[in-house]
Amino acid sequence: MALNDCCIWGCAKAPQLGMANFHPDSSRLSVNLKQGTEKWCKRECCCLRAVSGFESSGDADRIRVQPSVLLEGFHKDANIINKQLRGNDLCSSDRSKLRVAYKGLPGAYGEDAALKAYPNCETVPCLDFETAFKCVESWLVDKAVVPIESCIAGSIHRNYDLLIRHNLHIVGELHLLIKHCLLGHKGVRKEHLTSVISHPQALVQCETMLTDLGVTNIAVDDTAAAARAVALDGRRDIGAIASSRAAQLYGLHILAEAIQDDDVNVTRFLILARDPIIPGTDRPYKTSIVFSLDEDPSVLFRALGAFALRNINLSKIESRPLKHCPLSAVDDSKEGSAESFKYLLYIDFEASLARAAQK
Ligand SMILES: O=C(O)C(=O)C[C@]1(C(=O)O)C=C[C@@H](O)C=C1
Repeated sequence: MALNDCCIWGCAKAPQLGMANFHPDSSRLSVNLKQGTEKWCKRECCCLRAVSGFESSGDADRIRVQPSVLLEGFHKDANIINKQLRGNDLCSSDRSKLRVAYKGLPGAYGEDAALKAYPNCETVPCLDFETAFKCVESWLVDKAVVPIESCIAGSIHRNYDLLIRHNLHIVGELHLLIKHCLLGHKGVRKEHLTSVISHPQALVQCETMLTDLGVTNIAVDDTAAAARAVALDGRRDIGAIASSRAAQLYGLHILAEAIQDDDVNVTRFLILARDPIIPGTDRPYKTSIVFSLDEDPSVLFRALGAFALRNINLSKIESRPLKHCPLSAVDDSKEGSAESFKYLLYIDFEASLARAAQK
């Protein structure tokens, strides 16, 4: 793996701490920290993100670091986030504020969603969605805000799978209008670009413009990471798709605005918490359930009919593979059987569980 020019990032208050280079031959990492951050880094674990010049995915947890190196280790687990949060504390985090985890760097849409849901909250950036889930479970934060579907690009399957694996409750949802911008260095015109970096969902949402420009698409973990990669790299032929807030945060210029395929580009985010809300009948409620079905020709019809008979609107149906369900051995003569494909059905319906309890 060749991984160079990593950016070291720490807590929200000190997101960018310096640069690092990984030397595959010696498995060593050389680190150049920004002045003033060295002490902080020695005390707290930081996370590494590949921002440019990487050939493989460059996941931080795959880098083996010698113990002698300043930084202690790189894992995607809650302990590290714990340390990051303690880092936040060192940076005078206000403990009276609600803490809300989101995936990505400061300036990602997840952070916009967290601030829309809780305007005075302290937003806590996480390496990935699973870390955001774990942070809530382990009481490191109060809530997590994660995207579940885009009206242009569709469902975010990873979060459907994580909902099943973690013991959290959906306590709310919000719709965020996403206005993507094409970002680049000062003086660059969009016609100068040869590559554009962004989150895969954002690349899909702006497919028409990207095809017209004839650029190479490069996928990274989140839109803010894309903006920061372009800012740090310095190459003038690479652009990023991200928000106008990310442009401001990372000192980039907006080359084009509202570049998504469809003016109406909404992403639905879920708000997750350790405790459920008590459903009432005072206002419209939505309920999410997940189940699997036995094999029977009429079983899906009957399951959905239960809602139709009660005049309950279904707002979303999603199916995901039932993982950890051993695949039946299939010999070639049978060409695969239905047994090999079992599903979980996720249904959102527009009714409160309190209503069911009244019946
Ligand atoms: O990359 C980001 O900024 C995110 O918050 C992630 C994400 C997503 O996962 O769908 C959120 C909203 C946009 O649809 C694009 C990307």
